[in-house]
Amino acid sequence: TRSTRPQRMLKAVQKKATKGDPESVISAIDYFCKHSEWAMNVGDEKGSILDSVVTEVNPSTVLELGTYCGYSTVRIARLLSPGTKFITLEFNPANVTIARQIIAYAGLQDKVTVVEGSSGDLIPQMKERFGITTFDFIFLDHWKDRYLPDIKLFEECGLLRKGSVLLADNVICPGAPEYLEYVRNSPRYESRYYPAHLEYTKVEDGLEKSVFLE
Ligand SMILES: Cc1ccc(Cc2cc(O)c(O)c(C(=O)NC/C=C/[C@H]3O[C@@H](n4cnc5c(N)ncnc54)[C@H](O)[C@@H]3O)c2)cc1
Ligand SMILES: [Mg+2]
Repeated sequence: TRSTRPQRMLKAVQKKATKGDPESVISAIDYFCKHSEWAMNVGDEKGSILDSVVTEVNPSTVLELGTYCGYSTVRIARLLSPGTKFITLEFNPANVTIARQIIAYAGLQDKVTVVEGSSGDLIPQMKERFGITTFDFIFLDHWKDRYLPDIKLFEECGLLRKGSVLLADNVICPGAPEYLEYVRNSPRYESRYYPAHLEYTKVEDGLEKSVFLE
């Protein structure tokens, strides 16, 4: 049977990148997406903004929603200090399998735990299963209609602290209008928009950074 796009992306990494070198894995995926097949990785332009926010926050606890193939997982994990707790959630088992192989090829398997399941089920389990009290940094890049219910779940589960930073991909394209309206109008968040483009295209998109205030 025909291979899947994530499988072809993994093959491109194994062919083009250097084992244990995260930069070469990132470049190999960006090359694949620019010259072979577009895929919904955060990409190089928005990825640089992600890098700068992660570096600025220098988090001790990190959560990513929507691992997909692990591109942003590699981008984040390569910047983290030793001892940082990094969890990424992915409910498609086929994507979990590919992501784990791409993360391992980059040599970052000890930096991050890929957990199979849906954010709605797993967020309430963060404390008991992973001993997390609060997250310093959260990257949202899963189904866009889950951004708002999941940020409310973070609040209900007491997983945010004063200064927690949430960074959301695709707030323009595909768009997350209800999420944007919430974080921009809620007195509990300080929000800022980083304009960019939909990965590997000239279509407008951007990232929204929201800091929890209380
Ligand atoms: C109209 C249109 C279409 C597509 C685009 C292009 C475009 C550009 C982008 O950067 C995009 O991020 C997206 C996008 O749709 N991303 C959704 C990403 C899902 C991944 O996350 C997984 N997942 C989804 N919900 C959950 C969940 N609750 N718990 C755990 N994992 C979840 C899925 O299993 C996938 O692995 C699309 C632009 C415009
Ligand atoms: Mg995205």
